Amino acid sequence: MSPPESEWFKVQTIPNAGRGVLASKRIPAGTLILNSQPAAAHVIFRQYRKEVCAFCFAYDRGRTLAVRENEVGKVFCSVECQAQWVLDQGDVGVAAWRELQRYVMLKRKFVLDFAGLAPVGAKPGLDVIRATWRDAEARRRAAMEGKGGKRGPKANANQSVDPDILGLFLSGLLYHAKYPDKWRDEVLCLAMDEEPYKSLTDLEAHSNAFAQLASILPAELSTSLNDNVCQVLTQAGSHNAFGIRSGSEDGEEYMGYSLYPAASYFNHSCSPNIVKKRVGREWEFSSARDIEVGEECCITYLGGDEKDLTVDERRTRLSDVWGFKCMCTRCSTEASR
Ligand SMILES: C[S@@+](CC[C@H](N)C(=O)[O-])C[C@H]1O[C@@H](n2cnc3c(N)ncnc32)[C@H](O)[C@@H]1O
Repeated sequence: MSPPESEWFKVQTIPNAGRGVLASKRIPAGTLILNSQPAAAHVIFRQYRKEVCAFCFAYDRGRTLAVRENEVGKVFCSVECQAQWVLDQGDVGVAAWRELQRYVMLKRKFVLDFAGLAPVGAKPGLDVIRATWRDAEARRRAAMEGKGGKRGPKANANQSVDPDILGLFLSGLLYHAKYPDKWRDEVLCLAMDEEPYKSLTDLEAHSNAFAQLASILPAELSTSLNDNVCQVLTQAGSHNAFGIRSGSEDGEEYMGYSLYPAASYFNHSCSPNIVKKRVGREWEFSSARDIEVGEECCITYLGGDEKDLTVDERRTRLSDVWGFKCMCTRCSTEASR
């Protein structure tokens, strides 16, 4: 397993913050030090499905985009993006998105907007998480082997359907099937949150989505689907997701999120020295000022709000959203005053 390599930095253990990115030589201001490459998995939330280009994530102030592919439930900003998307997904991928879209349409009265719901009940612990996924995997195996389980839209009848989780899982599964080496060397290398579910409902939504996907995927893909792939996507997403927003940095609309393994080693700082910029479906990371050898290269996870917040406010927000206590130099200095 391998973190990204670069002429500008190396990934190393940082006290109190896991691994981080350290400058291996002096980085002049304005230097591009990393391009994220395309995401290993992503989701455009269902409410934005007609407004965000499925290939380059372009958004035109809420307008429905011109090129629509209803069979797969996607829109594109141009025929070029549509063609690129088809190429990128391959025949199996396009067939899988078609099945998924058909399933969501058939089950539309069971579609719930979980994103808009407040978490219900306590955050599930490891034992409950393991038991729930074990059960979902057993149901999948039974269905595959024809032992009482069903395949197709009649399987998992009356279960709620969450198209956002289904979409995230399918995009990650396609990446897993297409790039097994990158999955092993990059995705499995990420920091994982072993308890990523906000509530029991959230856990069930994820395990149900896995079972539903397993019941509808084309045979070429369903054989490589297992609960581990979906669990990894959720565990890694919790610690490493990048928001897909309408602006290039942190605009107003939160339209989805994605997982970029190579870009997931930047820790947060409340006085960041790296700026990130979304360029289409990739991110670029550049030095905001001169950075000396051995200095940690950090982005902000607070989208610029860190400038106006107190140390307590910053730490509370990072703890609520990301689940960690900020140990950056600015917070450590201000907290010790
Ligand atoms: C995107 S990952 C960054 C890379 C991560 N440190 C690793 O080892 O893979 C985000 C996680 O890093 C840790 N982290 C990032 N910034 C931090 C900070 N300022 N203080 C403490 N922990 C931090 C938190 O555990 C957070 O959930």
